[in-house]
Amino acid sequence: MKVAFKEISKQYKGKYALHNFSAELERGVYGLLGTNGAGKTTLINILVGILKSDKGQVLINDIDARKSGVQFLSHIGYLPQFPQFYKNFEVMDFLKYMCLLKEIPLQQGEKRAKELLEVVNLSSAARKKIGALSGGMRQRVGIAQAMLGDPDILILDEPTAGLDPQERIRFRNLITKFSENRIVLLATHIVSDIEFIANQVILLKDGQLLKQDTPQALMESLNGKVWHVIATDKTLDEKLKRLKISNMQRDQDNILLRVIDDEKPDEHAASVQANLEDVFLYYFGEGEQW
Ligand SMILES: Nc1ncnc2c1ncn2[C@@H]1O[C@H](COP(=O)(O)OP(=O)(O)OP(=O)(O)O)[C@@H](O)[C@H]1O
Repeated sequence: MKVAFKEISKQYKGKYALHNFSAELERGVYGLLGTNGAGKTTLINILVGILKSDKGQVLINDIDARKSGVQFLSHIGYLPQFPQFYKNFEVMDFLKYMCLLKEIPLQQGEKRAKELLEVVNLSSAARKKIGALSGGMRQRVGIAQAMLGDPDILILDEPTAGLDPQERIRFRNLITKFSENRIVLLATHIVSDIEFIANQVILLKDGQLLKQDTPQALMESLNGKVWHVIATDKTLDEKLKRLKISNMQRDQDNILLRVIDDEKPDEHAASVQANLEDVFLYYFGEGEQW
């Protein structure tokens, strides 16, 4: 499977939501990372055919997705950012209904639905009404329905919204397993959702592709730009005004600052290894106000 975005642009009222965006996806987990309003949902909506781009093409296995009609949708599983459910549906009935829409033979679909409820830890809720579930449980129903039919391309828009830490971990493991021989595109502004599972990270800023690379390479590109600086209560204000800070930790008398800077920010600053949060702050942070 291969998905290629070719110079996609989309404007709303004269303002670009996406501007000449190009990227290629082959198998693996792709983290689409950007701040609020970066254009992630717009890109996904164009990919799944909900939205038309003003310019550019989406190619799936080198075929224009729009020209291949609804047929290409059989390859796609999709969890929207704000999934809507019929609240009176029981969970299992909803999944069976989704099997019908996806043209999955019912017997096979029901078996898979049961397995998926198990993996998203919702077996005991199979006969509960969706309206009676918590937000995180509903989100997991959404994840299960997206995986029904074992699509070649799984697209998840902010999938961990409302999940507690344990369920986030379960979700990450599930995606890693599922991604074998498939494409998973996961849009988020939460770095930890993708830090450990993405094979590639796509950084999207103001509708434009900033970078596409492995998490490792992105972190290495920040070598010599992440520092530990020690502040005291007296010197803290001055440092907070002057420096781009990704973390602060108090340690008895001192405060350890994690600083992003192209130059050594302080005489005693020590260079440290970057993590993906540092990468995010380096490219997206406008200088925090404290
Ligand atoms: N229907 C619309 N009408 C007008 N402007 C829109 C519309 N949809 C999106 N936009 C604008 O397009 C830009 C990109 O929005 P988009 O929802 O794609 O961003 P996002 O990266 O998904 O953000 P978030 O993380 O907040 O969901 C934003 O400036 C947004 O205000």
